[in-house]
Amino acid sequence: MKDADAAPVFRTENVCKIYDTGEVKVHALRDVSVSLFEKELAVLLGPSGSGKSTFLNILGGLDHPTTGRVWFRETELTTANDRALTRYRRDHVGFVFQFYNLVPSLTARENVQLVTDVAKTPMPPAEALALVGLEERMDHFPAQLSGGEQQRVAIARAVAKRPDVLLCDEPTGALDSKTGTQVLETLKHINDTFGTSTAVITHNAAIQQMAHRVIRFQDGRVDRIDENATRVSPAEISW
Ligand SMILES: Nc1ncnc2c1ncn2[C@@H]1O[C@H](COP(=O)(O)OP(=O)(O)OP(=O)(O)O)[C@@H](O)[C@H]1O
Repeated sequence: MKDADAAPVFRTENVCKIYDTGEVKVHALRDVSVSLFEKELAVLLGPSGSGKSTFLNILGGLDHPTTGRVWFRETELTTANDRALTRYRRDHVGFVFQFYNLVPSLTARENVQLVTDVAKTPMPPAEALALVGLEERMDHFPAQLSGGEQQRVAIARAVAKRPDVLLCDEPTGALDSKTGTQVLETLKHINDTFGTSTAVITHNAAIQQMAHRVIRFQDGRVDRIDENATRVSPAEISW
């Protein structure tokens, strides 16, 4: 997807993040300068503690770098105040986390509706749930759904507000390979259908094959970026 004319959706310049816990300073990110492009699906790979989540949280406006600059399209996030960052998250970003964070007392449809009620131009909850293959399960509660189905509800919730970017932190981390594959197929489907720029963090190296580009983290740095000449769909990846 990185055509010669592809525009960056995110750009970072010398981003450093130091967690100062008093006794020790942890350098979570060291001089990360990288772009993610419009419409691409990027996989962020790297060992535990290499800085992937910190990086994704900064892109999503959930955390601030210690130094360095970050842009979402033309907007600099690093100079935005908390109110502007809240607006940015609400209007532009869909998050998917390892644990689905669904409200147990609400049905799948109602969980999605929590977001569509406050979004600017949402799709109807039923449409979002159909997109992730759960049209038959809309009125079920989370406890009546498998882990993979719950994660797909979480994806429907993230996508229903028609975000520009989808940031996914270990979306298959709690799932077996079969349900994990369904979740990854869902993310690919959304990227293919809407061109939603998508970043997926994983520990699982096999998953990199579904990406347009693979960004490898090591010790808080971007160690290497590879573009996949041929992509493999999640259903054909064995892991
Ligand atoms: N709130 C925090 N306070 C102190 N240190 C932190 C905090 N959050 C993250 N870290 C540290 O920053 C480093 C990078 O963490 P991060 O979670 O970004 O890595 P990761 O690559 O996403 O790891 P994992 O794959 O295990 O989630 C780690 O050493 C971690 O312990």
